Amino acid sequence: MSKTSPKGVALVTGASSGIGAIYADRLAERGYDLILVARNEDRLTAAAEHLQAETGVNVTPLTADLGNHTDLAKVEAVLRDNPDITMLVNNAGVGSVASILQADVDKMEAMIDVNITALTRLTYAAAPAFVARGKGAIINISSAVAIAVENLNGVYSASKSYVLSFGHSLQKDLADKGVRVQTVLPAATATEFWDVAGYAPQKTSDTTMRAEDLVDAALAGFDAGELVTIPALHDTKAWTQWEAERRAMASKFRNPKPAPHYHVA
Ligand SMILES: NC(=O)C1=CN([C@@H]2O[C@H](COP(=O)(O)OP(=O)(O)OC[C@H]3O[C@@H](n4cnc5c(N)ncnc54)[C@H](OP(=O)(O)O)[C@@H]3O)[C@@H](O)[C@H]2O)C=CC1
Ligand SMILES: CC(=O)[C@H](N)C(=O)O
Repeated sequence: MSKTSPKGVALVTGASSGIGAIYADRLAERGYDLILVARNEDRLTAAAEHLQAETGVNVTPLTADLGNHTDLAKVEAVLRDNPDITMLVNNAGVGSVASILQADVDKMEAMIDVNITALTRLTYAAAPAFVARGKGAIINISSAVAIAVENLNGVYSASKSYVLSFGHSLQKDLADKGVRVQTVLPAATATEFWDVAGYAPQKTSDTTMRAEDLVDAALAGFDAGELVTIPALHDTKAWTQWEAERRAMASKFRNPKPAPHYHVA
């Protein structure tokens, strides 16, 4: 294996298909060496061989089920112990379109394991290592349904709201430590996500974005220093106003008494 790239190594979860596979492609083009994580070993190996041949970067497939504690611990250890890692893309995720009356609660728990627990534990492994080195970047893939929470399955939307909130908090904690955190909110994107989620026709809807366009816009937002990137939102003021109002409200909770309209004596 040749020397590590000056850009360092990017570890991308969910790199066997869809958005994660495009991140892998674009980051390889940018000169990052890669560690690609997902369950499907054949796909990871094929992607690694292809990207290595096309771009000359080092690509290591790392097969892991992020819903399995032992596998997750293996990826956490890589993030903690490999000093060449400069970027973590927390992209792996699963969704559903089922309502609470249709959905299986065990599947919901498995979704939380990947969308929330794995993303959290991988971030907790990477952040101190990046801080110790004085540099690093964490890109967390949330969703437009973090805001438009009624659109899909409630556990999925709430898991993506978690990613958005966690990102705000990480940005505060890591702001002066040389570590960047970007939260990306894709809207409907043409990937296998929709087959797994239970609504395949969304892939070909004329409101659905190509994964390539989504990732190119997200990386343009990263380059521009955005904290939150919402590629499908053309009315960018809608986000900045909402976010400014949220932050302004934060200073209004410090009252020892309930608001007068609750009529608590
Ligand atoms: N497509 C869309 O419309 C949108 C997607 N998103 C988010 O984008 C992210 C990527 O999804 P997308 O590319 O669309 O969908 P895909 O289904 O194409 O990709 C999901 C990726 O996650 C991996 N993955 C799923 N479960 C696990 C697991 N238990 N352990 C390890 N890897 C796992 C899959 O690999 P494998 O099966 O090999 O394990 C695959 O590589 C997700 O977080 C999703 O919530 C957000 C908004 C919109
Ligand atoms: C599947 C998603 O998360 C997406 N943001 C959507 O808007 O449908």
